[in-house]
Amino acid sequence: MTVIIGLTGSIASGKSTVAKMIQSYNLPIVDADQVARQVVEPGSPTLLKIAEVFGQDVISEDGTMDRAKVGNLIFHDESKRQQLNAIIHPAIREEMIRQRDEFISYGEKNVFMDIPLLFESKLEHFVERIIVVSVREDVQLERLMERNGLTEEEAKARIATQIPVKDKEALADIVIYNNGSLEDTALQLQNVLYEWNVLK
Ligand SMILES: CC(C)(COP(=O)(O)OP(=O)(O)OC[C@H]1O[C@@H](n2cnc3c(N)ncnc32)[C@H](O)[C@@H]1O)[C@@H](O)C(=O)NCCC(=O)NCCS
Ligand SMILES: Nc1ncnc2c1ncn2[C@@H]1O[C@H](COP(=O)(O)OP(=O)(O)OP(=O)(O)O)[C@@H](O)[C@H]1O
Repeated sequence: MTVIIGLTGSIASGKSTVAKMIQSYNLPIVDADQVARQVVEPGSPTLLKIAEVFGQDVISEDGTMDRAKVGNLIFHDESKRQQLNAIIHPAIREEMIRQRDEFISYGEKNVFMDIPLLFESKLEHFVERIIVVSVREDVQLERLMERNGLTEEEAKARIATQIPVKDKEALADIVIYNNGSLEDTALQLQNVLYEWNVLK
C-alpha cells in the first residue's frame, strides 16, 4: 500500500523549497504548479479555452501563456479567478492523478503531492497525511514581494485569495515552520520523514 502525503501551505510559504528537499532524497513528488504549467503548453486545448474566455492577448507571440497577464487578471477579480479555476483545475487534477498512479505502479511506498490549494479546492481526500509549510505573515509578504517583484498591494491581493496559513496549521498532521534558515527547515523535514518511516 502506498501512502500519499500532501504538501501544502500558502503562497510563498516555502512549499517548492521543501519539495526540492524531498526530491533531494530521491522521493517521488507530484507538483501541482508544474502540472499547471504543463497543461497550458502552446496549442493545448486548455490554453485555447483560456484565450477564448480571457482574450487572445493572454497568449504571447511564442505561443506560451502570458503568466503575468493572467495573474494580474485573476488575482484582482474573484469571478475571473473562479473562471480560470473552472477551466484549468480539471486538467491539472487529471494529470496529477496520472503521475501519482505511475509512481504507485512502480511500487513506491510513499508518494508526495505538492498541492498549494489542497484545502481551498477541498482535495484532502486525495491524501492520507498532510504537511503544512507555514510562515509568519510578515516574512511571507516580504518573500513574495521579493520573488515576484510585486508591490505590497499586489502581494497582499494574492495572499488574500487563499485561506490564511495559520488556519491551515490546524488542519495539518505536521507543520514545518519556514521562518528561519533553510538548514532549520531541512532539519524539521528530516525529522518528519524519519517519524513517518519514509526514511529509515
Ligand atoms: C495565475 C497564474 C498564471 C500565475 O502564474 P505565476 O507563474 O505568476 O505563478 P505560479 O503558477 O508559480 O503560482 C504561484 C502560486 O500562486 C498561487 N495560485 C496560483 N493560482 C491560484 C489560484 N487560482 N487561486 C489562488 N492561488 C493561486 C499558488 O499558491 C501558487 O503556488 C498561474 O498561477 C495559474 O495558472 N494558476 C491557475 C492554476 C492553479 O490554480 N494553480 C495553483 C494550484 S494547482
Ligand atoms: N527558509 C528560507 N529562507 C530564505 N528564503 C526562503 C526560505 N524559504 C523559502 N525562501 C524563498 O522564499 C520564496 C518563496 O518560497 P517558495 O517558492 O518555496 O514558496 P512556495 O510556497 O512554493 O510559493 P508558491 O505558492 O508561490 O509557489 C522563494 O523565493 C524562496 O527562495
